[in-house]
Amino acid sequence: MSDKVSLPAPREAAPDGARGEPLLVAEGLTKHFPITGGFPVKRRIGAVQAVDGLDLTVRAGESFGLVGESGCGKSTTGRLLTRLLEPTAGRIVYRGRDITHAGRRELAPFRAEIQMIFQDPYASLNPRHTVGKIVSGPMEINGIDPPGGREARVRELLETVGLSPEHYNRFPHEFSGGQRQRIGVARALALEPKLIVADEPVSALDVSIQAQVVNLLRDVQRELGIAFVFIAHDLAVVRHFSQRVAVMYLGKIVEVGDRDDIYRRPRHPYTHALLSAVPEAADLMDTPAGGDGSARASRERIRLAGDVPSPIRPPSGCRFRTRCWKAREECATEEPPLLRAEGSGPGHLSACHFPEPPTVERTTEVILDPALRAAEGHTESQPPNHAQ
Ligand SMILES: Nc1ncnc2c1ncn2[C@@H]1O[C@H](COP(=O)(O)OP(=O)(O)OP(=O)(O)O)[C@@H](O)[C@H]1O
Repeated sequence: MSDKVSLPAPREAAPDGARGEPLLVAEGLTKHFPITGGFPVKRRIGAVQAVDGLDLTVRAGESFGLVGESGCGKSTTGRLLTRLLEPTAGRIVYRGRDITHAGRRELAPFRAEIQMIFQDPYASLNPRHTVGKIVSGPMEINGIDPPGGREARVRELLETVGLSPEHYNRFPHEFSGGQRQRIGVARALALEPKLIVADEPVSALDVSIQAQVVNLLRDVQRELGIAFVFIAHDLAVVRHFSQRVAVMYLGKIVEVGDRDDIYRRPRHPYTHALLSAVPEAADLMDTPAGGDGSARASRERIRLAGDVPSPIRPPSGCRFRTRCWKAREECATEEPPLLRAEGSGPGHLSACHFPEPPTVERTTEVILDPALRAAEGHTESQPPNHAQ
């Protein structure tokens, strides 16, 4: 496999990719999966509130990162944005057109423009089809005949993603995980999309090749001016890819902003906690010692106790409060709106009644997980449940 990525000339200008026109806007986007029970007549007895009132804007040509722990609703959001799932409530506007409930025919003109790359390159490629058939599939479905023919276009796309045009007649099992994901990228590029939603595109890959695929996607995004929604549970991956980042928790966005705001000046305690778990990202935070080696010693560590609560019965008020070391009574009764907190830059919004200071200066260590604390040799019988 060649690592070389040869890209055709950029289709449209995307200077830094971050300040284009709104391409896709989601307002109050909600997906509740019904839970049914009872016998003999099945009735609806509840709902999994996978995504609950999400607002976000993806601009033309930008890379937008969506981050959060497993189960917080990232994949569901990705599938809603690409209209693979029908929203329960809210609106999706793509290039000024409301596509929230658009049917097959109404969606047809946009189907080609919005593509998805899936997490598992093994499951997302049909093992019985050749690479040529897989990559040309979207052109066939949409009746697109590029100049020079589909085969020539597929061979060109294979080169674009760092594979050989000679791979046209091979089958998926003949490729490694990284190569298969490249095939998935070629397929997503086949219709010259304007937006690609990449759902954890590297998390199933060997760590040693994750960077190669991230670099490929970044080149594609920048050179071709394609907007990306890059879904990841790992803040480190998104940091290298996205100009803007949104942090999700239990179906809601709790913080959104430019990369620097999120990584250097996180205002929401949850973002802070996620960042402190990423050594590389934590070094970026504005500690008194700056970003040099001494920052490591003074860096705050936050370990969150337990898992994300059930989305069937999320906590009242702020959904993060049950794991938050700053939680007070108000957090249980009032849901904090997503706002620009005092001291935050433009476009940097957070949903917290008691946001972190705009500069991260604390040097104490907060460990909220009793098991971790014990494992690390602390002897107190009660672990702290608040900042010391
Ligand atoms: N089809 C479905 N029916 C019922 N519940 C679902 C369905 N799809 C997802 N869920 C639930 O919705 C919640 C959010 O799931 P989702 O896959 O969107 O989260 P995620 O953040 O992408 O997690 P992961 O990284 O593990 O995929 C989870 O509790 C999940 O179990």
